[in-house]
Amino acid sequence: MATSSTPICYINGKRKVLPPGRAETTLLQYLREIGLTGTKLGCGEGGCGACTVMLSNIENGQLQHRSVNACLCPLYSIDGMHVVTVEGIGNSRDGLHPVQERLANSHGSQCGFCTPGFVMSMYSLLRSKAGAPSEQEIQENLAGNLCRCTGYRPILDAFRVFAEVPAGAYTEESIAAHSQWKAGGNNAVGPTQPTGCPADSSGTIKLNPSKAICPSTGRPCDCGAASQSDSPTSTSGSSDDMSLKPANSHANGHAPAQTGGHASMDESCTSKACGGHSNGEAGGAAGGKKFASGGLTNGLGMDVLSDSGVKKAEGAAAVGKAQPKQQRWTSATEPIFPAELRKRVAPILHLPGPYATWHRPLTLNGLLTLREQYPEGKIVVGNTEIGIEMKYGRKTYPIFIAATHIPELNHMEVDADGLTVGAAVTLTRLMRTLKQLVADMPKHQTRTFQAMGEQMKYFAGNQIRNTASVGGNICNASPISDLNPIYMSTGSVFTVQGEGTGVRKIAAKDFFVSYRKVDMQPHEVLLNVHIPFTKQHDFVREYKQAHRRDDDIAIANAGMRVRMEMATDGEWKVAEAEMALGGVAPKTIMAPLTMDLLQGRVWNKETLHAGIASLAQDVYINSQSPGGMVEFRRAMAASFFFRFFMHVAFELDAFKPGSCNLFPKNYRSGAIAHPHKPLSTGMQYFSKVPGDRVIGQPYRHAAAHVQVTGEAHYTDDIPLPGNALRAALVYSDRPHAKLLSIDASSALEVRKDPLS
Ligand SMILES: NC(=O)C1=CN([C@@H]2O[C@H](COP(=O)(O)OP(=O)(O)OC[C@H]3O[C@@H](n4cnc5c(N)ncnc54)[C@H](O)[C@@H]3O)[C@@H](O)[C@H]2O)C=CC1
Ligand SMILES: O=c1[nH]c(=O)c2[nH]c(=O)[nH]c2[nH]1
Repeated sequence: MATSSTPICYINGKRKVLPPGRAETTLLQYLREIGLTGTKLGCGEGGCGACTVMLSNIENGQLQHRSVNACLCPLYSIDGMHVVTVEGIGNSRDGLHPVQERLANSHGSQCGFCTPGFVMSMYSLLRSKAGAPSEQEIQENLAGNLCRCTGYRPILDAFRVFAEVPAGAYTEESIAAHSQWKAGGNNAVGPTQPTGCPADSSGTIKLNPSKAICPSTGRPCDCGAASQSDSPTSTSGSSDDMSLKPANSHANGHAPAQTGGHASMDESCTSKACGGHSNGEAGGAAGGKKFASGGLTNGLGMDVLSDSGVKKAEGAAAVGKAQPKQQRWTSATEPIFPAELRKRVAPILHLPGPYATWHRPLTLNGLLTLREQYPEGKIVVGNTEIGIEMKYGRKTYPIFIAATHIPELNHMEVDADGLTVGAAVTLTRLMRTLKQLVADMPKHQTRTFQAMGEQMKYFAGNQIRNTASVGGNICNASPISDLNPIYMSTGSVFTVQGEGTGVRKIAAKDFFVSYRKVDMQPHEVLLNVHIPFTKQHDFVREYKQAHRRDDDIAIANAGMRVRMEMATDGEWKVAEAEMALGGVAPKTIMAPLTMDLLQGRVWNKETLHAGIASLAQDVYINSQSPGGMVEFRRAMAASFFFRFFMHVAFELDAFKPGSCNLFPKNYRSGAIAHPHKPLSTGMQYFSKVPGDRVIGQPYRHAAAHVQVTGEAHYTDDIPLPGNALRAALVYSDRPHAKLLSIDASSALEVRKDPLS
């Protein structure tokens, strides 16, 4: 088996031999060192998405693309991968990528710091999907990207153009409404308001909410008037892995190039559609395969007020000099997956360095031997926890053992009893598998998978789920882990193995010993998790309460399961009950008193009250507990139980109407574990300033094109002068003061190791 001490990767199509001795370095540090400063350091813990890049590699013989947080990605973990950064997809000299162009044209950047991250999240979604994403997917995909000044409305509007549109989005009625309104005239426009929308004289749009309308704006529009996709620039070939499938056409078969049409990344679609949209909806993003940006804009990407082509051109000319040239984008200009990497066989890595050594075994035996040899070694998979410990916990690890390439740890298998998931499987892969099983198998067998799948949408952000592993989440033993309560309440079993001690199987409910301690010896590794199928009348739910729904860590959470059986008297009784609670103790705990209490009881309101009272005994949170919010967390435990109780009651009553009619139907929403989050929409209104002057017109701002490409330089991006170790802006309380001396003593006190 090949062993290598020279890890390689490609970055934006260029081959790189990674520097030696840098096991503790992140991909983000490296990118910025080599001048790719478009990828930003925001939070440094995978929470803000400013450092998003796309990683491509061959997995199980298939090319896969995924967005990741470069701030948590160990440099050597990208051996054999292609990294695409914001600089790799477009720039202001050669032309913006349609994703970049859309964001710029739609006023989707203000300070621009988070912008490259949004671009790369969207770009990765388009490349990773075979067809066009839905609007819902686009919104969910951006949950791991935070923006704190522009606002999400223009960002979501910008990207809607890439969505697949449900058939029927364009109706005769919406077209008629549009014509009617147009005849009446209107002077109010806004970046998200199609100028073709029916509005009254005050600019208020009169909507019939029952009409499905323009996917870009959510408003009636005139797309139906457009004819067909007739892009003169369209091609059908695909030069690389980018052979993405065309999305569904609109109901009437035309291609909504400029509107919130569909636009999978290689679809041709440049015909006139929704031409009445303001705000540069015609940003050319929906060029599909051709990304025919130039064909849709005025060449300056500034087709605001596109109601009249004349106005558009004039406005553009007025401020056009500072704007980038637009090129016609073709899929051939997409960074392709390098042939060398396609053929490459991953080597064992042994990469020593002054501060840390990186090992990457390729077999389970290799992993166990290293684990035995280096008890102080740190097994690493996604690094989404270890990376934070190193950055914010000031931890140092001299030995990393990457468990990413061990076949047994990447394996998933369905047997007669359930699903076995390898410990190195990423959360994204697990989610996909769960979804598939829920779709393919009888409902009563997959209730655990259903509950997990629903919950995992809210497990961190997409970039984290794309790298974080099932095993990392378990071994980390976080008391607010989102998945541990469900493993514990569903009879899941963990398998561990150590050199010389063989294989052990441990029930999930016994695995967590104390705060961040698990029942595993230093020489052991977690191999897999077995999650059993549910049986008839098993009901499973997972609940999570965080400060906000998306991309946030839980304050409290719970996994609950009951198996019900109908007694001869026709009443539903509890045959089995398992409840696990997170965020209420130093580790995830079971609720033994309540579990005992429920056993054999009838599912009625007395049981509900008794259960809530019993949970208060199970959940004892000391008033001094770390994290505080003691009353709130206690109340959450009761609230989860109440919701679960309602869920089960509704399910039982649905199974046999009248058999468990405990709650009015309008309580049903309370029983939903993770209420559906509808698509966000928003509108902005402003008055159009008459005349040809630039001022008062909604042109994209002068820096937008360099922000979306990562070319905008922030203080953090400025290279240090020679011999400088670090520079930072300092405040002076006196203007024009002279720097007389520098007292470096406190800086010199700081730890001397390179990770501090
Ligand atoms: N940064 C963030 O925003 C988020 C971080 N997380 C955390 O990320 C982790 C998810 O996994 P990764 O990134 O892959 O973890 P990781 O590579 O950071 O490892 C986490 C811990 O698990 C251990 N570990 C991992 N796999 C193991 C195995 N097979 N056998 C024995 N020990 C093993 C590691 O040594 C380490 O102590 C979870 O710990 C989770 O709590 C989860 C969500 C969000
Ligand atoms: O199980 C987890 N879920 C999260 O959503 C999350 N976020 C985080 O930082 N750690 C964790 N852990």
